[in-house]
Amino acid sequence: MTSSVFVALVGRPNVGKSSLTNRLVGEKVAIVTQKPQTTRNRIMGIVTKGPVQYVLMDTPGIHKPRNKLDARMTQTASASLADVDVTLMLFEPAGDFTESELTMVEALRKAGPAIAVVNKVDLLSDFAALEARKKKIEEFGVFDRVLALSARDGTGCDDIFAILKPYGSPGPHYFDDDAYTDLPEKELVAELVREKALLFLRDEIPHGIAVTVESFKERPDKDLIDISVEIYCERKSHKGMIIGKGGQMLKKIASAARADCEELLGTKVNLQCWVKIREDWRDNERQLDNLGFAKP
Ligand SMILES: Nc1nc2c(ncn2[C@@H]2O[C@H](COP(=O)(O)OP(=O)(O)OP(=O)(O)O)[C@@H](O)[C@H]2O)c(=O)[nH]1
Repeated sequence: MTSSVFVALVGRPNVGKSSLTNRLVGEKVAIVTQKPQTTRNRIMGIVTKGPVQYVLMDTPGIHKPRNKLDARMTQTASASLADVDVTLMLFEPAGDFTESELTMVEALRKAGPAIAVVNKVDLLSDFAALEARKKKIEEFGVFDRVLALSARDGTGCDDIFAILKPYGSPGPHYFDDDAYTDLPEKELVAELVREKALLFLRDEIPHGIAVTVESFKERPDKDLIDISVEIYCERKSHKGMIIGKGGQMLKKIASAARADCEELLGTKVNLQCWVKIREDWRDNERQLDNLGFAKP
């Protein structure tokens, strides 16, 4: 008999939710950068192992909202808890718990089964420190168990599916058995462009960036897809930085994104990027709607 397990991944910004999603799916479904708040919408990674289908929801990191975009992101993370069979809450291997983390732990106390994951154990050399960390998390009395792993090098990741399996419910699979994400190709492309922009640009601009795919056309006579994307930013000065001297920066972003798109789509890609200004879109409900962010 077939069954499905819906799993939410939650945790503070930068704790490794997207990295773990990609690791478990075995494909790059969520973009990863060193900058917190990279993930904006809920992204589903799908893994089917024989009769069991695992649906992993990578959520935006929880933090205190500073603008309307932040509020929508936090809402997306909390709403995920209500929809799932089990939640994986990720923790850093060391350091104090944040206020937002403690709030999330309290929310889980009411929301249903949860498993804690201490990520980035590759950074720890001290076994005793890891044991102390696990003990502290156990003391919350909320988690069925506390796992320790590294999404980066894969340590401790092999057992996760066996651990998640019992939380599932019998029934048909919700997605094709060979699907690995629910994100349409267009959105994956937009995310890849955003990832490269986050990677190459200075800190002050990236969070004011949004990317949309304006056209996506396969050539009938050739193994080639023409894609045109728009990169939105909030100020004229930012537009200049994204384009760069003589268009160098935009070229760098586009060519790195094109390489990833070709790998994703398995075909040659002609990628055109345009930069546009939409002032203060992160605080404008209509713009957020237009850019596809979930409503609170
Ligand atoms: N050393 C180490 N670094 C990791 C590990 N997992 C993730 N990272 C790094 O931590 C950073 C953040 O990873 P993400 O997967 O984007 O984190 P996230 O929780 O999805 O972040 P948001 O989308 O901002 O909420 C990246 O630089 C990752 O390479 C790990 O197991 N070990």
